[in-house]
Amino acid sequence: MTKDTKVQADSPATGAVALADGTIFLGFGAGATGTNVGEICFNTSITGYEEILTDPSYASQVVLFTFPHIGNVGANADDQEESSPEGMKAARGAIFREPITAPSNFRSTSHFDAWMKSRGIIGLSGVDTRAMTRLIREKGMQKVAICHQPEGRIDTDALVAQARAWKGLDDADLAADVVGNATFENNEQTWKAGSGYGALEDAKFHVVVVDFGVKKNILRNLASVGARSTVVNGDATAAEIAALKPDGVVFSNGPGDPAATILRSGDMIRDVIASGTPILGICLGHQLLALALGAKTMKMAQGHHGANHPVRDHTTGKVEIVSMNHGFTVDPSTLPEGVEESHTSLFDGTNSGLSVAGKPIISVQHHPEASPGPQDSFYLFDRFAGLMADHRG
Ligand SMILES: NC(=O)CC[C@H](N)C(=O)O
Repeated sequence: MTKDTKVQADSPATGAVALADGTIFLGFGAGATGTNVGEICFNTSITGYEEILTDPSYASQVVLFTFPHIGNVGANADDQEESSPEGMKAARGAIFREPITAPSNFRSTSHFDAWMKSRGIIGLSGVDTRAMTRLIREKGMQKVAICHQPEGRIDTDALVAQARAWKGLDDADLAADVVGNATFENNEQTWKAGSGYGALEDAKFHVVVVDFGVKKNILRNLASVGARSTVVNGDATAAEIAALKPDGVVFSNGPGDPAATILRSGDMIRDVIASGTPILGICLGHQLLALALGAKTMKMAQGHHGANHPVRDHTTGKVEIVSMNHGFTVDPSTLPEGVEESHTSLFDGTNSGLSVAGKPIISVQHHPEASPGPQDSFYLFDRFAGLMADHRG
């Protein structure tokens, strides 16, 4: 169905998305019924819809898939990226060009439609996703309301009003909402065809992962380079972290505005930096590290959401194709003395990593754990393991 601002009484529409600028797209509802509000972003990945929709970093967002066929590999429990039940509060909506494809894959345990319903994700198909993507490119990521309403007339005015009334992502510390309180451990390694997930037996390192919405594949990649992890809530203090005697500390990915989350985690991060323990920051963790070091972050117009982004690693000069999911970015002009840009996006020159002179600290804006996406950046976990080995001496 096409873009329309008037709903005919006899419209077959069972779903719609209303943008805060007043644009309405009518289509066919899928997944959960009802209405959700969030910020719309487009994701250009051609695989990995389940990992995307279960990445807690997408909390309060509605994901528009530019790839038209979604649902062909169904859904399964292994591909869910959230690490705790709270992480299920990830994406609020998903938009596709075509109706959901029937599952055809040996790993599938449920139909994608039923799976979305079970997680409260509202789906919408039959919309012009190219037009919607162009709109976001022109006007930036916007507040939206998405509805799936099988019966009756859709009140599009009310939807626009709901989109406009939502407070948005700016200044929102959403990381607190998607993380459980319980500390937990991980020894599970990355998935391999034939053998599935291996288990780390003789750990070489112990890493404390500070959880702001951590993706499972970060923990699995750590295990694959010999590091067992203990995952602690983002409210942990530096003393609590030190008491676990870690060889390294990871600040995880997560949703929301880093400038809001730093207000409660800044002291802890600065104390961990001062302790000299090796640090790896990923996405939100990278942004928080930059803020703690004195740099600034800012909102992007359309953000980076996809699995085909080229990034240059300044350490080796090599270009890697990476997975990205961020709507905020570190302003490289604000990096203080001694903090250097280690990686740069080749799409738009934005910052994609930093290192700190004389300290065992690395961090990246992109997702070295992939899930979904290319595995070019797995080397960063080895680099982190190298920092931990050197630090131990
Ligand atoms: N994936 C992430 O950790 C996202 C970080 C942050 N919420 C952003 O959108 O920029």
